[in-house]
Amino acid sequence: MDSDTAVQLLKAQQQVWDHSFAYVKTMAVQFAIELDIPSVVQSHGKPITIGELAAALKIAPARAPFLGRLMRMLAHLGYFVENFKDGDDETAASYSPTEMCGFLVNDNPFNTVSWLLLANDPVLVDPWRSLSAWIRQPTTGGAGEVPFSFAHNGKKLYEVCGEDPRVGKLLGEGTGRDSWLFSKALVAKCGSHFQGLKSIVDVGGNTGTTSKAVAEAFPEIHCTVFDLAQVVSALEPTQPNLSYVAGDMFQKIPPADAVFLKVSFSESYHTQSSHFREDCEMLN
Ligand SMILES: C[S@@+](CC[C@H](N)C(=O)[O-])C[C@H]1O[C@@H](n2cnc3c(N)ncnc32)[C@H](O)[C@@H]1O
Repeated sequence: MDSDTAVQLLKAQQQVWDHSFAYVKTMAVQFAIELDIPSVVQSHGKPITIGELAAALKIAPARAPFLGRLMRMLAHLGYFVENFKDGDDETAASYSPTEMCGFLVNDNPFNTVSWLLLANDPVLVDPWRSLSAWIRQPTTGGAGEVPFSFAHNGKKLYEVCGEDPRVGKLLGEGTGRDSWLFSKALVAKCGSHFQGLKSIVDVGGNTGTTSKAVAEAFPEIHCTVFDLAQVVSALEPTQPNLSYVAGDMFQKIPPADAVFLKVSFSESYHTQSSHFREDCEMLN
């Protein structure tokens, strides 16, 4: 093999290794959440050393160097800024939170903790692990039409949520917190879309985080949150121009001047800009 080919192959091999261990990034973030590292770093008020962090997390000093390596990885991923001088011992590094860190702090109304825990939960990972078995099915249609239901005895995501409150809670919290931040941007940036409307129906509106923000910003618009009975039947409206209606969107939706349909996609499905554009879409 000539040297150019060898170098080229080594570069390609590096990509394959990156893909093979892609889960390490996610697991490092999960580790940070489970130990509550983001909250501790954020509330410290100044850069925190590994020794201080280990003490706050009640991790034995003997294990602090391992914590240091994970913190370095989390800094590399963008959750912390690492303050480290060449020649320093690993444990001498200190860490400050970045903007991304705030998304892992439970007290923040827009945190993505539930999403991350759900994304790594067997309930969502199992369908990915059974993709090859799913594609080898000889026929289409039926209970195993999509990988999720194939891996869950024919059940859809929202059926699993109805049966398993833990999964329903993670999904509800995840979408609610995502909507909290989204609704701030929606009201601030897309207000003109709402001009002239007297009513909207928020289809699949979950617990109504987005509709509450719209109802508050536009008191002249009546907002109806429409979702499955298991999600909305126990909810009470918090504003006079807000109501909850239970039903199945594939059967019938309440009439309104405009239908609002917000669906969240991760960047792996769409670019950020198209995410925002599609999220803002109003179906008149
Ligand atoms: C991904 S969540 C999106 C929630 C919210 N629109 C948001 O973006 O934050 C999808 C919502 O659709 C609801 N849903 C699923 N199937 C539905 C159906 N057949 N009819 C009405 N709502 C449904 C779920 O209960 C859930 O609240």
